[in-house]
Amino acid sequence: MAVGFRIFTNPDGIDAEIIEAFRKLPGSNVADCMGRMSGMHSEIRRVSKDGCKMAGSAVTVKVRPGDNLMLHKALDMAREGDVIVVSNGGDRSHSLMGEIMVRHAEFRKLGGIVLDGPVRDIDTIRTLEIPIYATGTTPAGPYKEGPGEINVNITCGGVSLNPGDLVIGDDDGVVVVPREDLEEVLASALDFNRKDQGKVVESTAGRLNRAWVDKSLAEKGCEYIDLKTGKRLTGEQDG
Ligand SMILES: O=C([O-])CC(=O)C(=O)O
Repeated sequence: MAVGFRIFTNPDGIDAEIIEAFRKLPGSNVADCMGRMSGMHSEIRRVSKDGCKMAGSAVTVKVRPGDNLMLHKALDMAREGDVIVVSNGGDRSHSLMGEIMVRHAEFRKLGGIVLDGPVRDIDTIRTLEIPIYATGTTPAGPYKEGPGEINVNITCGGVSLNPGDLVIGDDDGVVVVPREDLEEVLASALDFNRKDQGKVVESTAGRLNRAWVDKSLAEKGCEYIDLKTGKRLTGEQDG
């Protein structure tokens, strides 16, 4: 077997109803319901038009750093609504796609693309509604030699994911939900979101209970020192 140069086909899909329910939720609420550890790091930014919500089943691609042969293949293999997620070995020196590939992804009605690397042709990409996430831009183009793999476990933006996991994205960034946890995370994220909206109302009106901050500092033994006198104080202090 050509380990390192393989394409696995036919990953399980995700129920359309589950995908649509997640699409309506803020990614931050979903990530908070998974120990706050499943959000991709801040280098993975939306580079296409703001405001479009992404949700779809992952097609995972591991490319040789700076090479997009396997990404070209994944663009042809992915099903309507799928989200292609690419691991690029940390390379930032070569773009992994440009307008021609993005237009092809749009034509094939893919759900979005997440790249652990840069894009080019940003003038056009920033105007398009298909969700594209990347680490930045460079005019330097990709090589097309391989090797690489499709539909294997990868890490992108600091998060490990498998083919068929759910990938969601909004203007904050990208979150991965493992397929075996979908129903549990959806139930808790719906509940979390209801409570979060209540907190926003309270916070806007200046009624949010902040007592937990001083309680937590006291429990952790935080000290207060008067800047003018150098005197150490105990207990809760303002200013
Ligand atoms: O060279 C490539 O494969 C990527 C590219 O520029 C494009 O998609 O426009």
